Amino acid sequence: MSFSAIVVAAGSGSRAGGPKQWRALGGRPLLAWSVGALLDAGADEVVVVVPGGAEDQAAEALTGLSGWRAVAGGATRAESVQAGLAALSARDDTPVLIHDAARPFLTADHVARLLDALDGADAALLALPVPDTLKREGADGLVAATEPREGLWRAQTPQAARLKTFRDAWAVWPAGESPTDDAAVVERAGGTVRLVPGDPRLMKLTYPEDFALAEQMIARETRIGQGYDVHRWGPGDTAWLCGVAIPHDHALVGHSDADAGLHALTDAILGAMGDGDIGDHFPPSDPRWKGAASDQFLIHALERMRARGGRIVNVDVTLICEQPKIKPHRLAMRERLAALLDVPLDAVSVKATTSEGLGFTGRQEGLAAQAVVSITLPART
Ligand SMILES: Nc1ccn([C@@H]2O[C@H](COP(=O)(O)OP(=O)(O)OP(=O)(O)O)[C@@H](O)[C@H]2O)c(=O)n1
Ligand SMILES: C[C@](O)(CO)[C@H](O)COP(=O)(O)O
Repeated sequence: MSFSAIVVAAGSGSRAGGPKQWRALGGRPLLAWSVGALLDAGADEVVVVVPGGAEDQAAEALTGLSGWRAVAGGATRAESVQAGLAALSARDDTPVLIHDAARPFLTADHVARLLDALDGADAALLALPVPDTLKREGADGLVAATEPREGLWRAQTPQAARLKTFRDAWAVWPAGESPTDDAAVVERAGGTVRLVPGDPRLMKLTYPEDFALAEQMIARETRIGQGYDVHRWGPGDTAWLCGVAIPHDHALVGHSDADAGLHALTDAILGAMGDGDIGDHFPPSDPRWKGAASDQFLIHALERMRARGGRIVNVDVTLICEQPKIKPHRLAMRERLAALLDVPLDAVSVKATTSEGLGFTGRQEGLAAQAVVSITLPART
């Protein structure tokens, strides 16, 4: 069924500690979840209501999505809804879904069930029956009464009606009053409103802890990446390995500080994301990286991973060399990597092996490093 949608995202997020519509959830701005879901569900037109002047911010948050446009909202949710209704260009009989940007886990199934419910009712909303006993608060935090919960539902969004139904209902809404949802406006105008069983996953992210819970609710997939790097031994008195300076009678030679351990680990993270390799991001031909500390390469890969909502599970680095002996420095290396990766120490392994005098590592011409990393990313839908 053809439909239009309004996503209200003009709030200030005062209870969440600041504007939440732009905040990342699973590596994507909160706003993009709802707008993307409505477009995926087949919305012909999506009007996104944002704070006045935040249209560019909306465009940035919705990069990659098309079929939406932004309008400025008002001081209350109800005013923002009215701004959205005024901006819609759909026909009078087009079903319109009004949805809170603060409810990210909307699916095409929710949309379909709501649209079906408009057959035989003027409006419909997703809602959940109240499962708990209800207490009315009296003075001093004491219970004044226990209220019956039978027949009580908690309203969620989306809420739906045909465009003319919403506009006509608003036309008779008493001036000076502000409804807390959209179905109430149709209800007050005498329309019929159908309750459609909602979904606990459609919870509204209101407080900071709701974001933590929502992060846990996102399906994630595990990725593996591996990296390998070699550097030649040359003159010097310090070898940088896994972010630690090791006194030695040679130094590793390279365009940067030649920390093969960090290079292999950086490549492993980029590999897990299918995001090229260290040379793509930091070309050896670029003078900016001459003598550079390699932790910045790792930090860059981590930032790219976190921008996609990624998290490190564990890393395992193997250094292959006859000298220097790694064992005395192993704990320092693990601690340095754990700090850079922001993971517990037991998620970081650094191992070393000789190659029994064989090959270029055995002849002490160079040192090789291998790294394997496991990360999780929000699952592709
Ligand atoms: N003037 C407003 C107020 C709210 N909303 C939107 O209405 C939805 C539900 O509101 P709520 O969770 O209360 O969001 P905020 O108003 O941002 O939060 P708070 O009340 O904590 O400030 C949100 O998507 C919010 O952006 C809106 O479009 N315009
Ligand atoms: C519309 C709504 O999401 C239904 O539960 C809710 O009333 C909006 O919440 P707010 O905190 O009052 O903006």
